[in-house]
Amino acid sequence: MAISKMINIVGVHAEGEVGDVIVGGVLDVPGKTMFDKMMHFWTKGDELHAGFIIMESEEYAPMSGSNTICTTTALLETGMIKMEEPVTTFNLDTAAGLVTVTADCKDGKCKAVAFDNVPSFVFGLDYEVDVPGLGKIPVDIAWGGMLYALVDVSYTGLEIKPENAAKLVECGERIKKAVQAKYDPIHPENPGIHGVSIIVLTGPLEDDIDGGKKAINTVVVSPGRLDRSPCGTGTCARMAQLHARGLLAEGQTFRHISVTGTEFLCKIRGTTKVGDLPAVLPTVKGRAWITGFQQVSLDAEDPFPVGYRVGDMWHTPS
Ligand SMILES: O=C(O)[C@H]1NCC[C@@H]1O
Repeated sequence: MAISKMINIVGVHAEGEVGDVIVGGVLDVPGKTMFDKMMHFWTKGDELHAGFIIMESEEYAPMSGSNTICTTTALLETGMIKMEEPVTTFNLDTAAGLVTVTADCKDGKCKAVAFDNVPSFVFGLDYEVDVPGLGKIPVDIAWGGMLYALVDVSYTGLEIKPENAAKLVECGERIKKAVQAKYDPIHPENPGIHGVSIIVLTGPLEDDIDGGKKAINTVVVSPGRLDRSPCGTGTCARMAQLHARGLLAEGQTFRHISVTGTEFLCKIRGTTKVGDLPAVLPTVKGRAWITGFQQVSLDAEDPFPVGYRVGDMWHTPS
């Protein structure tokens, strides 16, 4: 989609003098006071860096890969960030830290987005959890921008296929509760981030073309759905786990495949440490498409101003 700028305006006039009031479509302007903000426009122009906060159904996620790709595509294709062809690079600020995005752009379209995620690392491998119905199974716990438990899908007795989605979700939520009851990992640099909130069910690791590796996976997002994408933060946790197990080397490509058959192309671009823990620097590349422009409103008389839950697809609230 080739829209070079999209700003939301409420058109108003006061005694005949028009004042178009901009109410959306402009990024936050740096500066403590309104004077500082005005001077920022005067001196630096209105090209701004963006930040975003991720709202999942049940939590605010510090970082999200699919949402990073969606946000980058929306910012570029609506002109909120100026698109440069063939490549546009900028930083996105997230609650997990700064993420650099590199977008391949052609004819006004953002074709693909690669993001350099925050350092990702393993808290521990082969923790044992007793999951009702599955028995004692090993799980790995890793950070990839969200805090994951990774479980070999074979322990569920299920294959990663769309027709198994409801059963995979149900197993994943059961595993999550068992992990949460026994372990409370704390991010070494931000104690505000702790506890496993999301599950990767991992498929077998296979050789890919050009010496790379590939695998299918599915991520169970609470309160109960499968990620339709290969899951960016889950992919980073998976790369940290594979690296810790000596199964994925720095620079080697990793093609991660989702339950819907879509793919992220990834690699570890280096290593580092987070606190005392060895960490990898993961890069993930994927694509996004704009599907619509919406305005959401709330009727002042709506009896459900903050929504409601019924325990069918959303399970019973705990
Ligand atoms: O790609 C990701 O990281 C996300 N997808 C949905 C759940 C995660 O936030």
